Amino acid sequence: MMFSKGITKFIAQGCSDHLDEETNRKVRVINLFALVGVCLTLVLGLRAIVDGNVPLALILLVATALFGASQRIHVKVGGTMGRVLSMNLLLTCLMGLMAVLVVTGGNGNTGPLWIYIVPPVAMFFGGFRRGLQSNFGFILLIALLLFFPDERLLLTSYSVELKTRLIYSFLTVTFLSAFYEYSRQKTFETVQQLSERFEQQARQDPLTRLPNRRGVQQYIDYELTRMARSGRPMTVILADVDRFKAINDTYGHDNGDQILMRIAQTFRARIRRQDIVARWGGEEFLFVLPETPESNAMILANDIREALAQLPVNIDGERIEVTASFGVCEVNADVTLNRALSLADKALYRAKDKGRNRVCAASQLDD
Ligand SMILES: Nc1nc2c(ncn2[C@@H]2O[C@H](COP(=O)(O)OP(=O)(O)OP(=O)(O)O)[C@@H](O)[C@H]2O)c(=O)[nH]1
Repeated sequence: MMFSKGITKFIAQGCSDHLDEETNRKVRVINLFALVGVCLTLVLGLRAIVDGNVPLALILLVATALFGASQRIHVKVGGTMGRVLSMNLLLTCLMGLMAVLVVTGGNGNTGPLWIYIVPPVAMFFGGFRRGLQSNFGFILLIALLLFFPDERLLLTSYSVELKTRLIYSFLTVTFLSAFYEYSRQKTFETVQQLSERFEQQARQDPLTRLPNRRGVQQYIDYELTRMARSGRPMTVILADVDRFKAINDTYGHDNGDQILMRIAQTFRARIRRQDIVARWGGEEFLFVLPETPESNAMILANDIREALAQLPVNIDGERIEVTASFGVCEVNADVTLNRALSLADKALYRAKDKGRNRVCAASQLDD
């Protein structure tokens, strides 16, 4: 239990919530690969010592140190730089070991069989393009070792058939790995684009294209933090279209939708760049005005109200009048956002009570 917990912790070293899923996955594979590399080369290195094969033991123990170092590098250096260094060191170490196996022949001349580990690992660490480059570089080196005149770069001997088949089969595995990596990257990009689109759609009202409640919440959180720093108040305005049920009943739901779209356009056109207007509910809209006291927001709300009342809305050749009522409330050190929303709602219904098509401030509620 303790052991498996330790391994899990080791494999997660360097992962972070700030990194995307793909990068965290790479970090885990670096850790896992380094761990397997250290264990394998250490065991084989110790066995080589016992067998009295000092050169092999030396090579394997140097590899153990390099595998271990590559894991420490990305943890200590961190960032893209640390990860790239680690991956390059791991890959170089792996390729070096494979080249040694080819040169020496390994156990019973079966050493070259291990080179097929290289293509998938190179693709995973380097991605499609760099993976292909690394694999071609590696196979060129192997070809040089194998086909050097009189096998002078080898400590063993292979048949020509084995050498050529080794190169062909390595290239086949490289292309298959490249194809797999390419499809994986494309699928990953598509999934990422789709998830970004869904995320955006989840924050936007499909009819008016304004942010919905969820979308505006993010903006409000940001503005509240800014307000806490600057100490300047912001103001919220709730607007509700007047007698919209009657409009729907008279002109139909589709025309009602068109009118809501026109209203949204009008609202959006009247606010500053730093302000936001969102669809808060059916025919209800929320304006958030950063660094704006209630008095200034009242002026803006009246401006918007007038613009809407004068908006030419024609349905089936008939000009209809669309108005809205507004409730305004300042958010400041004494009034929290939730309190301000509730007061703005009360002010809005005061505006409705007073005959609609008007603006009412929360500060006037006691009047
Ligand atoms: N066409 C359309 N209508 C909607 C939409 N969302 C809400 N509504 C309608 O808006 C109307 C709101 O009606 P009420 O809440 O009774 O208020 P009202 O008729 O606007 O009257 P007051 O608010 O008192 O001025 C309802 O008939 C809803 O069906 C929408 O997306 N499209």
